[in-house]
Amino acid sequence: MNALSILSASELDLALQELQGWSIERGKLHRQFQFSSFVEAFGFMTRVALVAETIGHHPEWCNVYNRISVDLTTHDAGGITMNDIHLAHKMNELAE
Ligand SMILES: C[C@H](O)[C@H](O)[C@H]1CNC2=NC(N)=NC(=O)C2=N1
Repeated sequence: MNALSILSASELDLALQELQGWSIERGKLHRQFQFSSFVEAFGFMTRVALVAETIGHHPEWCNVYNRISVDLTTHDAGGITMNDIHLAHKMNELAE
């Protein structure tokens, strides 16, 4: 499985089992995060941005006050790939 090949339904199911809080919504890997304040939420986004930049993979996300809604997909491949799974795991680590 290449990092940029779209995951099959069964590969996606398997990956989701290990990925706390994430689901598939409208064909994208989706999770909502909630923090104790806007500053906590924005700090998280800043840490994720540095990781995203180093791996060349950027989230679609929206922040309102202390909440962040994230959708991950690989535009270059036209679907969900291991790059999305990888970034989702990183985001879970950074949200702890
Ligand atoms: C050239 C550049 O690395 C690519 O366009 C990267 C940038 N960030 C990206 N981010 C996401 N989420 N999907 C991509 O396919 C993607 N491609």
